[in-house]
Amino acid sequence: MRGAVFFAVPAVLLAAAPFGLSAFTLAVLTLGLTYGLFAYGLDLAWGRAGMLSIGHAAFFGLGAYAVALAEKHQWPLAVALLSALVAGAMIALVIARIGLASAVPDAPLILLTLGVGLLLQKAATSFTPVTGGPNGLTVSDPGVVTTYYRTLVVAAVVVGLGSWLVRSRFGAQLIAAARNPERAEQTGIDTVRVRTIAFVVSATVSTIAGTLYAPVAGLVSPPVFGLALSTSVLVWLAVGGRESVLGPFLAAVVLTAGQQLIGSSWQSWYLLGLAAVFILVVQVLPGGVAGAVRGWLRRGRAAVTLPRVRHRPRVVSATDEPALVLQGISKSFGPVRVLDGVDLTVTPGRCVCLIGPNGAGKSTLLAVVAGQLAADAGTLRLFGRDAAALPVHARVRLGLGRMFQIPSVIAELSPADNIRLARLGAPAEIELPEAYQDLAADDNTVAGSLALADRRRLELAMVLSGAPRLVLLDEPAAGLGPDDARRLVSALRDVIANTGCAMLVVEHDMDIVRGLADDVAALHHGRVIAHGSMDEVVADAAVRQAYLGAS
Ligand SMILES: Nc1ncnc2c1ncn2[C@@H]1O[C@H](COP(=O)(O)OP(=O)(O)OP(=O)(O)O)[C@@H](O)[C@H]1O
Repeated sequence: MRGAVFFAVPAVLLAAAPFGLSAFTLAVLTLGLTYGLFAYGLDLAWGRAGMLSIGHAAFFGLGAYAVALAEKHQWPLAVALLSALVAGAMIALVIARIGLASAVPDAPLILLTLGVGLLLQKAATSFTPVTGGPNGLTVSDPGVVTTYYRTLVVAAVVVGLGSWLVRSRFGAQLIAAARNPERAEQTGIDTVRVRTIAFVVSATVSTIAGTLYAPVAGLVSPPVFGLALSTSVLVWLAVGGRESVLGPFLAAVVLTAGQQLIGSSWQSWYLLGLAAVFILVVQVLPGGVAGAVRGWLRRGRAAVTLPRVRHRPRVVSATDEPALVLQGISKSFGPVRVLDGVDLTVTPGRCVCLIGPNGAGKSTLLAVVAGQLAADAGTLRLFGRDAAALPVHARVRLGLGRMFQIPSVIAELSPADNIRLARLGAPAEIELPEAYQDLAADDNTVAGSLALADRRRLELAMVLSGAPRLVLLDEPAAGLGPDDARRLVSALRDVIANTGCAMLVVEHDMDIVRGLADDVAALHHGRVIAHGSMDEVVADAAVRQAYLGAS
């Protein structure tokens, strides 16, 4: 209801604007709206997908030039617009793919977006017969009121579609993928795909904004691709606030009006003032104006909420095969062979604890099973399927769940939203054990503020909510007091008894191992040197030699 009022008031004011504003003011408002749509487009990349682009004017410029070129050369407008949209989307696709392939996507994203913008600016400057060179091309305006309403309607439709997208299942996946790709992959989300789509949509919206800009500006010249516009839109978005609709529009309109009214005669003072506002906002209101308002409205609660979307179970085929079969798994880091031909089988309903001295290769083995590291040699089968080449999220969709040594949850969401996220694509709706139900009902705190033991409980609740058939746990009791550790062991045994899922647990604490393990496998120098019951493994001479230091 409150959201509807939030949007209804500006919608009515905007619809009535031509009746109360002078032609000049209306033109400034129209320009502000095109810039607002541009900032809204950038928000899909920077705000929603966490992909910083400092050359987004490349896409805006493509749209503007499409309109100008069509008019100058009398090309069919629809073909020109479609070409610009397809070109922008293809460029964005390539940039996103290259950026997200890097362990630190920000650096390649910044360089590539910047590079493409400069390249297009150079092209627009050089091909004078086609583009008009440095002077650019003029674009006719059908009249200030017509242009205003056209801009308003297109912006409203684009924002409507964008809002639908961010409230959909895709939007929920994007929230997780942008904030914690590691945990998002562990809930079965293909984070590269989701963020790539967001970046392409962002570029498309910015291209559309550029097509609206051309008749408003009346002239399209090479700086439309330039760094000045790209940084301006970053400032509008930072000031207005990311992950918001009104914030970027409001900031773009106000700052564009400021630029038009003050900037022309007081250019350097205006720029100085803008820089001061930007620094102030970054320091004092890191979420921008919209972030500050949201924080005030949701005092104490998570500022980000997961859209409510229906649970759509994925189909997992039943099998009698073991949950996990490893044969001859090897992995080296440079010259160091960390895993050296590991053979291991984990069957449903059993918990295998992996023990071994520090540096034996236990965590590396879990990372290979989870898909975070690729083995150099050997076979890896999950539930009967060759899974060696599958990415993390695909293994999760087969039924793998994972807890990390340092609990990994979506810190900005409430505990309940974290669990809702984990349930989104689970093959079955799981009733969480009693001990976890408080978290599933907790919408009033932020997961990042939970104590370590509660974050660990939340992570386990998320893993269980995915209805896994094999759970990997890396030192699940690390950092827990004896009572919490006992509760954890009993909860894990209950899960195995109730769901029949298998577990592979790395653990140093022998009391925990005794309470948890059906079988124990001892790893030493990357090889399984003993596998059997706890008593058998502890009594094994090689294990005592390697692990316990006894003769
Ligand atoms: N990414 C990496 N690059 C280079 N070496 C690595 C990498 N990851 C692990 N290692 C090395 O591989 C060896 C095995 O590490 P791993 O963390 O798997 O052992 P672990 O048995 O889990 O040890 P711990 O019980 O101390 O956690 C160590 O010598 C470690 O330094």
